Amino acid sequence: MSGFVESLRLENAAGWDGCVKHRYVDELLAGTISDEVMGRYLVQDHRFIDAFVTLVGAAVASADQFESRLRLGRFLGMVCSDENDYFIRSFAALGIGDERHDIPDAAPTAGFKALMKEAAATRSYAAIMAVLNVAEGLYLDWAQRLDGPMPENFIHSEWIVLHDNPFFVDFVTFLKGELDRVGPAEAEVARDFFRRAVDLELAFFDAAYEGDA
Ligand SMILES: Cc1ncc(C[n+]2csc(CCO)c2C)c(N)n1
Repeated sequence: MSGFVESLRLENAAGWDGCVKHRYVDELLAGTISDEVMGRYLVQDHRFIDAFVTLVGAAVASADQFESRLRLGRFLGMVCSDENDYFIRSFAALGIGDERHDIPDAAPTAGFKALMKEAAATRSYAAIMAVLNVAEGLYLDWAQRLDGPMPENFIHSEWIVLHDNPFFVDFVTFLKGELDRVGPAEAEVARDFFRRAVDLELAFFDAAYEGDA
């Protein structure tokens, strides 16, 4: 397949594959990831989701057509309901209480929050689509690597299913189409945000294994 998004993916193949084949993904799909690593990851990722919701809100505001706004709005509803619920249930199951609010942002979390804020502030639909294509496309790619049995622990299985289900597959296809449509007119801006997002995704997975994150 050729196209703008495909070219960005190829330019960032090393970082993209580094995420999809990351130790975090291997251990999650195998159901062997430790509670400590998964808990550390989820505490940071819940912060990411907060900024992410802001970014999707900016996408709703900057989209150039009603049909796109509707798709983004439906997706935003899912993240704010089902996905947020998953975090709350997982924190309870892992015994992670309110003390999680005292844990500082790891460097990649802070970096991602800044990148998403910056993309939202550009009010450029192309810049926002570049970040969303990485954040969503990359998660679909790793989730689709599952070829063994689904892990039994709901914290693992639901996290996989959230990123590989028909609604999500369809949404990632939509995001690709949007960036292929609006990206070429703002190619350098889109390329820059895409590359920085891939680098941060890799650092985000790495941070889950750094004890003092
Ligand atoms: C660092 C980081 N990057 C990307 C995602 C992926 N993601 C964020 S919200 C959402 C919507 C559907 O689950 C998806 C796929 C993540 N969780 N954490």
